[in-house]
Amino acid sequence: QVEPQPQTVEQTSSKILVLYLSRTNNTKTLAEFIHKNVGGDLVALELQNPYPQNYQAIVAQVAQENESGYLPALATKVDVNKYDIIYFGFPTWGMQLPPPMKSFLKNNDLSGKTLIPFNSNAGYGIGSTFETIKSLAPKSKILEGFSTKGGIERDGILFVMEGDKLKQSQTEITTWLKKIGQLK
Ligand SMILES: Cc1cc2nc3c(=O)[nH]c(=O)nc-3n(C[C@H](O)[C@H](O)[C@H](O)COP(=O)(O)O)c2cc1C
Repeated sequence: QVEPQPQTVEQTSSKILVLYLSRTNNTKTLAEFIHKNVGGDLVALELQNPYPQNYQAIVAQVAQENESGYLPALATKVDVNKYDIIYFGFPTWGMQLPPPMKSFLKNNDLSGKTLIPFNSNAGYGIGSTFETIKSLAPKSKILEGFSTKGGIERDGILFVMEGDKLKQSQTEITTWLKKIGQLK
């Protein structure tokens, strides 16, 4: 009888993409640290029509897009066929997956690929984001995601991923990457 083989990740042969959306650079900083650890390509997801700089305006626009299911057009084109593992980073917006990330999942066939979500939020958590990834990428293998508290733009707190907060996040990310078998 053949023993089942443990699921090991071939670090060197897996082609890795670290894709992220970030407005105030908290998620971007997490993405850069993940990329430093796992390698591959680091790509920021950009829109054809960028969101407004003004916080109230973007909150209103995202609320409307979430309500109507509008999927914004993306400026960033990714050839997903080049990748086996996609790290997928985003802030929580209106307790949902940001519309551009929904666009990406709707526009690309990620069947058979490994998706690894990561997130920052103002302290209210991931909301429905991880669940939405599951439903929009039903044929992907989705690993346990990472989430941490980032900025609270509503209260004027934008970028927090520095100093002790950065160190703490980096420690948590390293532990998480080992736990999900992506780092030795
Ligand atoms: C339009 C908008 C909606 C947001 N909605 C939420 C929310 O529902 N829950 C939450 O915890 N944080 C929310 N936030 C805060 C961000 O998730 C948080 O500041 C995050 O760290 C930002 O990441 P970034 O710096 O990568 O853009 C929202 C921010 C914006 C701009």
